[in-house]
Amino acid sequence: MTTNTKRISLTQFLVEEQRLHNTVSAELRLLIEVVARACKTISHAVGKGALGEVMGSAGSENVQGEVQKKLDVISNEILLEANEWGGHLAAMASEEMETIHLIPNRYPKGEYLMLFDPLDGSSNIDVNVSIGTIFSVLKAPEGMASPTEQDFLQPGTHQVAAGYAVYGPQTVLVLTTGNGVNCFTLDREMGSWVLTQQNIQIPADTREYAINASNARHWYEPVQRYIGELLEGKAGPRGVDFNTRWIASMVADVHRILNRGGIFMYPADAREPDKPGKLRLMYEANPMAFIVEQAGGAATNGPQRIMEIQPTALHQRVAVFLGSKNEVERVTGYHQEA
Ligand SMILES: O=P(O)(O)OC[C@H]1O[C@](O)(COP(=O)(O)O)[C@@H](O)[C@@H]1O
Ligand SMILES: [Mg+2]
Ligand SMILES: [Mg+2]
Repeated sequence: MTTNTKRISLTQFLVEEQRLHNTVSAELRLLIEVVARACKTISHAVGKGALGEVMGSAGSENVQGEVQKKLDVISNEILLEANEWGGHLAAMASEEMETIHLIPNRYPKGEYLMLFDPLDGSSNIDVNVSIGTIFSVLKAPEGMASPTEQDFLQPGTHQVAAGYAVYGPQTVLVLTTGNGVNCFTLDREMGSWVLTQQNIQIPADTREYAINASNARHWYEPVQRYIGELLEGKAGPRGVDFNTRWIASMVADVHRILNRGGIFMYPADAREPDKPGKLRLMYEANPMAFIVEQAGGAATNGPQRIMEIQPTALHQRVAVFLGSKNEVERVTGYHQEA
C-alpha cells in the first residue's frame, strides 16, 4: 500500500484506468461519479447530525423487518434520485426496498444494474460512530427493455465494480473495477474526491478478529473451534495472543481490515437455521468480497467462496468470513472438515 501525495481526482483516476486497463467505459465512469456525488451528499447529511434532523427512527420497517432509521430512508432517496437521470442504469435494488426500482421512462436508460446498502451500520447513526454506503454494479442482460428481479440474481464474480464509502472522522470512498483497490478521501473544502491510497493490499496474516461474541452460545462447531483457539492465545494451539475489534458497522470493520489486516465474521448460527446469518449477499457480502479479494484477501460463507454463490433471492442472507487470507482459509477449512 502506498500513500499518494499528488492530487489525482476520482475522474482523472477513472480515465487513466480505462486507458491502461480498459476496465472503465465512459458509461461506467459516469455511473461511479454519480454514486460518488450521492455519497458526498449523504456525508453532508450525516455530518449535520442533530442539526439536520437526520437522527432517530423513521417509524417504518424494511423488508427484513428491521426498524428503519431516518438516515436509512434519506440515504436511499439520495442514491435513487442521483442515479435515476444519469443515463447509465437500467434498474436499481436496495436493502431498503422490497422490489427493484426501474428507471422511469422519462429518463434515458443504460446497460448497468446497481445494488446498494444505502446506510450500513444503522445502529451507530445516533451515537456518532462511523457508518457507510456499500454498492455493487452488474451488467444488465443485453437487449433487456425492462429488467426483472431475476436479472439481478448474478453471482458476485459478475460484478464490474464495487465500492463503499465510510462516513467517519474522514469521508473515504474505496473502489474496485476489478483491477486492484484504491481509496479516495473527500476534500471537504474543495468538494472533490482525491486519490489517497493506491493498490491496497491486505496482509495475509493477522492477530486481529472481528465478531459479535454475544452470539457465541449459538455458533456452530467450526466457529466455536476457530474462536476457541484464538481465545486460548499464547497458551493454545495458535501460540500467539489475538485481539478483538467490533465496530458494528461492516464498512468500518472492513476498512480497518483493508488497512491493517484482520478477519471479519458474521456467521450463521443456531437461532434461525433457515436464515444463514444476518448480512445480505447482494448488498453487503458480494461487493465486500470483491473488494477484499481484489486486495489480496479472501471471502467465504464458511465452506464456499462468497462470489461463486448463485443467488436465489434479492434479499437473501449469507454467512460472512472475510479478510486476511490465511485466517479466512483456516476457518473455511474447519467448515469443510465439519
Ligand atoms: O448489531 P450486530 O449484531 O453487532 O450487527 C452489526 C452488523 O449489522 C450491520 O449493521 C448490518 O447492516 P445495516 O446497518 O445496513 O442493517 C453491519 O454493518 C454490522 O456488521
Ligand atoms: Mg449493512
Ligand atoms: Mg443498511
